Amino acid sequence: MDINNAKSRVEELTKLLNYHNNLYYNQDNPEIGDYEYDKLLRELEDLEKQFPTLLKKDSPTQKVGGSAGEKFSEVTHTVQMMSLHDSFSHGELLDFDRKVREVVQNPLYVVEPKFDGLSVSCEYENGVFVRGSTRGDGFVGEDITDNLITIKSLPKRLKNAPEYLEVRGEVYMSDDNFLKLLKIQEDNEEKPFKNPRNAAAGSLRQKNSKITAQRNLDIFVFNIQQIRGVTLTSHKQSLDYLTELGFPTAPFYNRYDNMEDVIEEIERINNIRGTFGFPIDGAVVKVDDFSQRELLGATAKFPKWAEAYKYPPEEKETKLLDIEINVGRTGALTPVGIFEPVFISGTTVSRAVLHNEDFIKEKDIRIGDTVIIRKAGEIIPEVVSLKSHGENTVPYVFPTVCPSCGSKVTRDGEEAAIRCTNTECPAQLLRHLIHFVSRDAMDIEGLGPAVLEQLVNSSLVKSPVDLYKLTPMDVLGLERKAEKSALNLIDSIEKSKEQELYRLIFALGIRHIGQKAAKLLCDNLLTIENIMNSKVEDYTNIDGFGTVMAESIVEYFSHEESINLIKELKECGVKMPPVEKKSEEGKFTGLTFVLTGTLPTLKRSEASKMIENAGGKTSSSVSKKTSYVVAGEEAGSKLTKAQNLGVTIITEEQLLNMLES
Ligand SMILES: NC(=O)c1ccc[n+]([C@@H]2O[C@H](COP(=O)([O-])OP(=O)(O)OC[C@H]3O[C@@H](n4cnc5c(N)ncnc54)[C@H](O)[C@@H]3O)[C@@H](O)[C@H]2O)c1
Ligand SMILES: [Zn+2]
Repeated sequence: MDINNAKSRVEELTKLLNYHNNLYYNQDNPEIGDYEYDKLLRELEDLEKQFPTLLKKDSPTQKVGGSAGEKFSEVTHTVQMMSLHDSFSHGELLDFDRKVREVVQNPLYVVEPKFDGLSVSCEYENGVFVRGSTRGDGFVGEDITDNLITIKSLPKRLKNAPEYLEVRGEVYMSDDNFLKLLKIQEDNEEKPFKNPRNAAAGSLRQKNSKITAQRNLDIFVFNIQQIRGVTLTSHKQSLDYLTELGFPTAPFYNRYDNMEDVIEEIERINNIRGTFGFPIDGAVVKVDDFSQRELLGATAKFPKWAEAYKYPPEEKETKLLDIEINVGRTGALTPVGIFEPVFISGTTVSRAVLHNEDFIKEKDIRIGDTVIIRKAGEIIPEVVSLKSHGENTVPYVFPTVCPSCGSKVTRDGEEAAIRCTNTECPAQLLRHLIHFVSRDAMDIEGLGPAVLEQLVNSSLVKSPVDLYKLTPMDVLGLERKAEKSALNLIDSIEKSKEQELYRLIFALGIRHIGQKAAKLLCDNLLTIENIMNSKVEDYTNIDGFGTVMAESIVEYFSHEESINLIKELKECGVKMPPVEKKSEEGKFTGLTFVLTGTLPTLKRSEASKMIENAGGKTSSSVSKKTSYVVAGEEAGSKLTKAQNLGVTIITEEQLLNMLES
């Protein structure tokens, strides 16, 4: 490659990497896999090495992580939180070993799993947890103390603690908790997180620590950044010490005196990585001895005494035996591949999503073919590609009728999904009923999927209204229903008539209206009549309500069936109680504040808390709906925007006066 070609490729890669960095670090919503990303970064690194004049100071190869956002106040790290250099092959590990041995003699290496989550620092004064922060760009991170407090596995008080201690750890979401969260997001029709690492990052960087608490995050602590009062000389010793203090540390960290054993250990971890229950994306090799580390030093971005080894996503070949079509609540037909069972990333897999018709067509995947599957984000199995066609296989033809009810299916313009158009489709009805009675919706106990299926199959229930017409005799007629449980069931159906209005709105299963949106609707519009009869603008005026949601709700209530459903539910005694405007109004109820710049005395988190305690809301962006912008020193674009929009701008002092008056 000549320098001109190299230059344009460097520019291209820089743009691309910055684009993916933003999606990954600031929006917790990556478009490509980490392994793919790492490869792009490596390509840039190699070009910069080959053509040193092309290396720019702000190249993605020179920077760590994201930037501290505006949501939290800043924490300056006394000890820089560095990144790690990556290896992708055994040869590169041998290079690392060689470079280490050029500087120090007889190094011992510790090998540990590389947890895939979010890097944090936690500080303890006399054994008390006082502050926690994100890595940010390595120098300045975000204060997330309140959110870290919600993590049960992080000790808040240490016994026999040193005077001062700063540890570094990785906050992660366990496989189990990730799968639970996906289920909840699916029920609420929220956009699901792509993998456990994004779920952990998105959960930890929440303004409201109550949300963080619900996400059940965990932590592994893997390093001592600073310590006063105790002297340690090696990594292994410090991990043992951290374990003794009560920190969750890696379940194994072994020490070796040669690279061959290190590589063997790395491969051992790779082979069993799916069985851990927590996500990892590699292994880390570290020089054990602290005085040797000092001799080795660091670059601007990473220490020279450690090396990460990144595992490629595990892929396996298997035979596609069949394609099943599932019909969802909104009628979407989803193809699911059935395979000869294979063991991959720790579990045996025999089903995987095939996404949609286009996917199957593009890859020309046919029943009887050999395909390659992997676990996306190491958890959910998916088909990556076709390996080879089987003998006499024929292209797969997507059904033109619903496999459940036989009605015609349609595909709307751009949409990839194919839907069953029959509003009374039993498969859709069943999914719909399961949602209607679920815990976050009408919460009808004892009405599980199996019972609902029988009710649907016996035509006793054709819509949610029919649930309220069931008699004990109807229920007793079902398989395996004892008298007592039949009565209990009727009783809990009866009780659900009193449920709060937002539960009913959520239960209706309107597209894009999750539980949170349902609550917003009720808190702002108060009655079912208002909710049914408002215009798009009325909905979009609600803070937190977007156009897509507004249009979806208008669409829903434009159908006669929807109006009849509400009417009939009412006739059956479902109360739909109007929401009462909260009587204990705070001084700031109904007001929205935006904080910007550095305030003279208060941290932003403190100011937000004061506003919220007085019933006000805080938002991170200025709009016409903003009541006040509280501006401190070095306020930037938000201040300009407020001035342009004519939003009232106040100082911290004025804010405090308003609170006191
Ligand atoms: N998919 C995308 O679009 C995209 C975009 C940007 C970054 N990324 C990913 O983000 C990561 C970027 O980089 P990074 O700078 O954080 O590097 P990194 O994640 O590869 O390595 C450094 C991190 O490893 C963590 N770690 C976990 N276990 C550890 C252990 N036992 N010892 C030491 N450290 C441990 C530390 O918290 C440290 O911050 C890469 O995995 C990259 O693929 C992906
Ligand atoms: Zn159907």
